[in-house]
Amino acid sequence: MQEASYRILVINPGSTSTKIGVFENEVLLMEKTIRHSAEEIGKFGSIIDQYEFRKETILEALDEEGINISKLSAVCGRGGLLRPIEGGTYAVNDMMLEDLRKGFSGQHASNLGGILAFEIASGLNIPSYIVDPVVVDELDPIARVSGFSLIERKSIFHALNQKAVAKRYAKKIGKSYKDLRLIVTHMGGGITVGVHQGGRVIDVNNGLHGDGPFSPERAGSVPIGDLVDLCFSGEYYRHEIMKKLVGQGGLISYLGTSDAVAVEKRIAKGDKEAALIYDAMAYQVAKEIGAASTVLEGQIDAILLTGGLAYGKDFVESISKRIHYLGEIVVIPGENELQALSEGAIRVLNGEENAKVYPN
Ligand SMILES: Nc1ncnc2c1ncn2[C@@H]1O[C@H](COP(=O)(O)OP(=O)(O)OP(=O)(O)O)[C@@H](O)[C@H]1O
Ligand SMILES: CCCC(=O)O
Repeated sequence: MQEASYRILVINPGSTSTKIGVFENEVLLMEKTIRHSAEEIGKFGSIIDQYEFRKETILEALDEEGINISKLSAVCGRGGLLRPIEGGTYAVNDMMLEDLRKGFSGQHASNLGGILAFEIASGLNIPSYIVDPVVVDELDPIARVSGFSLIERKSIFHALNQKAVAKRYAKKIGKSYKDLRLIVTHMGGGITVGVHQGGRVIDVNNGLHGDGPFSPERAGSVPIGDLVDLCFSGEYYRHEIMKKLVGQGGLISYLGTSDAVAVEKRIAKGDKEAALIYDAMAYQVAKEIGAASTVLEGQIDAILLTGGLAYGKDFVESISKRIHYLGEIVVIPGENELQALSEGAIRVLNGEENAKVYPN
């Protein structure tokens, strides 16, 4: 019997770009990163206001690439700051759309993923999905305890890429993801270090809202007494502090850029400040991996380093020299998110999995 063929449009909205791809089963037919300038994006009051603009640019890009959207089987978007849910593929429903529009757990470009997928798919009468949104929450109860009873630790991380990379690694070594004990470190604009055990991410730093290492754009954990003083100094509004910590923290706040390649060039020219800050970022990542190793009681099958920063040889070396004694380090640079979205949709279309119903 001939295998069914599925054509999937996948959409991954980021803060400065919209990445799209079209897959025919596992084959990538086209992939495009549509960059949005600060002026273009700056015109909109909120992320949700960018919806029409992003939709038009996606449809134009598909048209330019000669993709006939009437042949699509489904549209799958990166899921955003929804209610905490377990990992998997979810059909977009009304409650999800409402939560994405209002930003149930906050504002993030990926909130647009499910909305764009739904709007494009509904015009074509085909299903829309999201896969492993940033709010995937599989934390062990012990990992939720923050140390202060009014605040609970939350799971907000690069779930899509972490799970995709972990599953790809498991396949490569001929094991089941569920049988592996992994520390997966996604290092992009944000950095998250996830402890994967039994097919769940049982502990991870909240990469968005101040937890873990600093990153190109995020401040990560900072000394809280000083932060409280800053908040009440009368110099800043709440949204200004949040922006400083989340979009303008980390490398940007020290060096004025979130581009690690530009930082490496400065270091090569002898910029000592750049060298110190870049190494401090690696140092904090290594410390977080060290902390994660205790969750697995030192029994670690592999430590996976992924995301854009994993292309940086010196950066990876600077982490590796501090953690090599913990176990095997496997570097898988970049991200696998478009393919992961497509695979998530296909698993449901071919009956391998049922689509989960949000929010259960
Ligand atoms: N060849 C390279 N060497 C060193 N750093 C690199 C290289 N290529 C990209 N990067 C850096 O990786 C970072 C961006 O990573 P990535 O593209 O994974 O992030 P993003 O998708 O914008 O954000 P996130 O992964 O948090 O969603 C930037 O700092 C970029 O300069
Ligand atoms: C994906 C959540 C973490 C981040 O955006 O940095």
